[in-house]
Amino acid sequence: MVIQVGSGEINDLSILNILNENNLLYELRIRYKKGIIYTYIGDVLIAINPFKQLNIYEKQQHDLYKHIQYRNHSPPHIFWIADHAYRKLCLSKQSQCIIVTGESGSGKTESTKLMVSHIIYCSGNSGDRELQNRIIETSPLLEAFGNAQTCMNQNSSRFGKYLQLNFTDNGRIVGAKVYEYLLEKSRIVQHGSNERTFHFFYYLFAGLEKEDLNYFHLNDPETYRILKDPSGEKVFPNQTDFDHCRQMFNTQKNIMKRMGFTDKDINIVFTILSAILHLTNIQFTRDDETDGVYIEDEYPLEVVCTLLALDQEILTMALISTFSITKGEHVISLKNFDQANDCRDALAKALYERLFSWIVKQINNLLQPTRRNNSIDDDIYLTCSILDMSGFENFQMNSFEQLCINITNEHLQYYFNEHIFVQEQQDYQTEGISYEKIHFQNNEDLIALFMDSLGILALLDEESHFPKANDESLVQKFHSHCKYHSRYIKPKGNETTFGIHHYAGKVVYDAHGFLEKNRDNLSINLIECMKKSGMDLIKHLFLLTDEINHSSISPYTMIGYNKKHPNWYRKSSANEHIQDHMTEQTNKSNQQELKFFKTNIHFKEYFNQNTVAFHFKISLAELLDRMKDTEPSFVRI
Ligand SMILES: Nc1ncnc2c1ncn2[C@@H]1O[C@H](COP(=O)(O)OP(=O)(O)OP(=O)(O)O)[C@@H](O)[C@H]1O
Repeated sequence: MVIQVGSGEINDLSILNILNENNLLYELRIRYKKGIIYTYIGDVLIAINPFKQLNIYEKQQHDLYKHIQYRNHSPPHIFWIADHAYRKLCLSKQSQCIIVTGESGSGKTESTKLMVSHIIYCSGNSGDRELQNRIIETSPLLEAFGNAQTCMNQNSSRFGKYLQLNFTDNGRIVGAKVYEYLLEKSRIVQHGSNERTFHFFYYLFAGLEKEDLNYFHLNDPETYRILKDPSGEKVFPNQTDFDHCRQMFNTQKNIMKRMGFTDKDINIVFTILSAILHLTNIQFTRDDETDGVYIEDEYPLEVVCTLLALDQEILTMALISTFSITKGEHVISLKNFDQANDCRDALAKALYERLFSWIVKQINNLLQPTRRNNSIDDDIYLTCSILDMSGFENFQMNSFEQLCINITNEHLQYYFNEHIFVQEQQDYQTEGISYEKIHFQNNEDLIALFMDSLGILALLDEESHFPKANDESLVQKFHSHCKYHSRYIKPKGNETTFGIHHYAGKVVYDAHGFLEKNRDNLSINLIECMKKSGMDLIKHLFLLTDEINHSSISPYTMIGYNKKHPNWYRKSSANEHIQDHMTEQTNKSNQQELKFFKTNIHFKEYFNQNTVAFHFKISLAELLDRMKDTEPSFVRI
């Protein structure tokens, strides 16, 4: 049979004799015009965002794809991927992972939600209804705190999510767990024109009644720095937007209640959000006599202290000065204008990040698998996970956040190549099947460019430890070490930019602010101040010295996720020490000592690697480690 490319009838593009980019795009375009958004290429599903509601996700479709015997009996659908993964889990008793990739705004989060709903539908009858509803409501709740309007997407996820569903051997869902990655916390203090900070801040103003607004000392939304649009657009551009935010406020509050958040929990969340709004409104005035700063209008400061039960004098001192003990002497040095502003913003970012992690932790407590045979080890369950990571980003201005997101996407692309091309060809070889070698764009060299001991992240960390380094010196360092790499672009002229030829295209990064973002200095004085709060949660959030408490690394993460390839993580010099210690400790087989390496905080204290890039490498390694023992499926959007 002759297969006509461009007919829009080809459900699986892998049957084409010649599958090149032109054929693929041509067929997809025709299908899209016909209203068909899903197409297979082998076991990979390609989805194109319809940007309108389609009635293809109804009960009828759930039934159609539930335990479907032959894939080609029904049109390609996102439910098939979910169903296939669930069925494989039940039949082969192997954990599954669905990896959803695509650019920002392409539809990853919507697809994730659709797949979760189908998996729950399939596993549903015998399951715990309340738990199932909680799992379904987890995504919208996280979106309220982790999503924001960007120029690409009105509801863009500003964090990555690995949602792990836990099943018994016979496919009954018993719990779930969310792992969050890379929350874009800089959005708390800065966002571009026509963009916004995280949704819930707007929901608060639209949803709280007047007396509640008063209770949190909130006034006109236009008065808050972090809500203002740089282009001068109003916080709520129109009544429709306000009404939408009001409705979302009520929806989210109800979800929180249904999820098991107490009224006290909800009040704490609103209190911290309000405190962040007031904190970021604190303004410093230069003091010419001392070269330091002072706070002229103390109102926002007073409100922060009231809301978070802090001592006003201690907070003021922590914001405008640095207190240290040198050779037994107490030394107080004054912060200059920029340092004081950075210090205030660092606290706002830390508060939000820790609040977000706490919300995720609360959700995880509520979704915990029920115990089996009195065991508390949730690893004994089979899992089906869905990875919804921020997609590849290429904005007009690309900063450190885009770099981290794009590096993550390079790893996911590498993972995809490994599974789709490399392993497939190896299987053919093992089985003695003759095949034509598949040529694909390998991005191993790019991963090395970022992760090697003299790669971009290591250079960034190294420069971050020099007090006199600046963004220009950082870029010079990149240029001198990477300029001969075929994927690295050294632009002419501009002193703080560099470019990378990513697998998904060329991106120019502006390194302005890279060092500050990577150091992410939250002063010890501020941490101490927070630890003295009269509010238990604030104390708790800042108890672990200065650290994000969500990461606990398994020693095996360090050994790498792919035995065939030299491990990037082991290569970096700081990690060589870790590796040595790991081996030593592992050889000792001393559980106590192994435990020592299991917490992030120990790594940092021990090796003094307290940078965002370092954390990023660890959480990326954790993510890949988590996916290692699962059988993957892919959705590309
Ligand atoms: N299957 C779908 N049906 C209808 N609309 C959709 C579908 N998928 C996506 N959309 C629309 O596209 C918008 C963006 O989708 P989504 O937020 O899932 O993108 P994303 O890839 O997760 O983006 P980001 O990486 O920025 O988080 C949605 O708000 C929705 O309006």
